[in-house]
Amino acid sequence: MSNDIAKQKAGEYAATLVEDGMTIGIGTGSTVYYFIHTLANKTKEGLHITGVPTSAQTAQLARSLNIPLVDLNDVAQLDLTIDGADEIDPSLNLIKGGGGALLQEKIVAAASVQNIIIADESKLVQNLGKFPLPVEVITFAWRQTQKHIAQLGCSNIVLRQKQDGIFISDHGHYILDCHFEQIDNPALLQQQLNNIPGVVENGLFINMAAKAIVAYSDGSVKEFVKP
Ligand SMILES: O=C[C@H](O)[C@H](O)[C@H](O)COP(=O)(O)O
Repeated sequence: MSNDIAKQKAGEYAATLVEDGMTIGIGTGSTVYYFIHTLANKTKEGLHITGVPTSAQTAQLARSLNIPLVDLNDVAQLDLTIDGADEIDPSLNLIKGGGGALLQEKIVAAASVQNIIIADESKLVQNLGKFPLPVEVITFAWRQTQKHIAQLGCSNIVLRQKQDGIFISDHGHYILDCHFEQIDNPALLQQQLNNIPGVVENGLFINMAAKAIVAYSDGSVKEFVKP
């Protein structure tokens, strides 16, 4: 089974957890893509939900499929958020932001009663850090910010690029992809990063996910609950 079919399985499974009347956070990425399509079919069949998108890309896709969206300022809290991840450790701590949506994703996750992650099995790791940790930074003097991040033990930090220049996040910032290789204390690193002037947010999601739905190459789907 290809990764894409596994992603689709995870996305479809997650859509079965959405109940009528819910306000849900809608994540970003290639796995969530399948969730959004399944959700759109369900709303066409009569399921009533309201969504809060975690990125401009998700907002555009959801709108094109007629999923009703609401501004996060206009709701007290979200019942559930379904989102993807770049790495998932055994405690369900995550690295997110491979698509650059980490800031809005973290705000939406923090507003949500329950966060469920969907992924294919390639995202499961023993230790976070092989996937370069995305850190969203203010564009002003970003090299200074980079220097402070390097002092936390990261010697390989790459300013994210896109085809025609520097990648700019939905909120107008740069992303520094930080190759830590192995993160021994993700909770501490998250705090240290966010204490650096110029850092807007980082892609470590600690104690946020309640459950991960992981699809395997043999076609099975497994739920991991936060220990
Ligand atoms: O910024 C992007 C998000 O954090 C994604 O949820 C994450 O990168 C996983 O994306 P995908 O399902 O495409 O691997």
